[in-house]
Amino acid sequence: MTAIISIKGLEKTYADGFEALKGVDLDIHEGEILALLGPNGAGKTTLISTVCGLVTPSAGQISVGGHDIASEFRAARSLIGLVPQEITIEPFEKVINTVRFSRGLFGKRRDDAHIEKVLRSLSLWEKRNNRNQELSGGMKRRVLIAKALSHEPRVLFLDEPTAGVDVTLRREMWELVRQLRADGVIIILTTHYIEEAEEMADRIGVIDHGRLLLVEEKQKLLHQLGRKELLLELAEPLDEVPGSLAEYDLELSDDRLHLTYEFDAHAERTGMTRLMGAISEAGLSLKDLSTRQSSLEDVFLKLVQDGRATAEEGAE
Ligand SMILES: Nc1ncnc2c1ncn2[C@@H]1O[C@H](COP(=O)(O)OP(=O)(O)OP(=O)(O)O)[C@@H](O)[C@H]1O
Repeated sequence: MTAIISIKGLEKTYADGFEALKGVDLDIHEGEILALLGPNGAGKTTLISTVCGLVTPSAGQISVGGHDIASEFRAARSLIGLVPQEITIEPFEKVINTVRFSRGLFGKRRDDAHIEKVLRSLSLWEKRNNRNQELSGGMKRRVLIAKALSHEPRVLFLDEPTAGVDVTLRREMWELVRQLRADGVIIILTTHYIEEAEEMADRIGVIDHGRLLLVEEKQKLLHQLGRKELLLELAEPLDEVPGSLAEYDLELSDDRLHLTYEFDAHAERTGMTRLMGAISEAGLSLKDLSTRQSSLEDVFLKLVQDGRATAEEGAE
């Protein structure tokens, strides 16, 4: 797959000595929606800002469409649209002028047909002659997107597009992002909503403490997540798992009243029926049983915890 954006060994240490990015390598491909998932302060905005040339990296290389962001800034930047997290639009300006002006900033000639197309696709055409301050919060966010699309970028960065947005608007935003992708725009969005990454992304990158802990196809990730757990509640506490059940790799809880069996929900045979037979043969009686499927949230939390543990070990 062709990489439209290539990031290698990216580091950022701010003036106060804080290391916000600690060596990030990432390729972003044609036609994809990549979600960068990470907790507050993980480095998501810093990463986006360096790619957009708003923050100067301390080390590493970034190229966009084959143009180096440092030595060929204009060419690289013209391929990118950025929708910032905070609403930054001139309150007294008319919507249409705001968007036209953004296009002009990129040195593109006036193109009313394109501006109309963008405003219509964002359901802002009716409001084009309103001043920005007369718009609702959701509409203001859409003006930010219109600005970012005004110069026909190939890649659109959306920094937490749905932070603080209600459920309906969030769904609308997801629909819009899908539409943009269908129009051929490559999308990179940051979010701390796991649901958003799960809903939208083709690939998911997990970032924490300035490190990219994982980048994976969402489907693959969800497949790996297809691990299910069968939780067996015992009628009597058990001292240890009987040897006859060794092959099932059961985990006994600290209260000795629960056994956990992990299996692949996608597998043809889960081994559950055999396990139940073996349990009864071993003379164990069960009070209850339930199953539980690991979610993206479990994986995310585990990755972040493991990542932090590794970083701490490294620091010792
Ligand atoms: N100009 C700056 N000077 C010093 N530290 C900074 C600066 N900008 C950001 N940081 C620090 O870098 C870290 C990463 O910040 P960043 O905004 O990239 O995180 P984020 O993942 O986007 O977080 P959020 O989800 O809260 O927006 C934070 O600890 C932040 O305080």
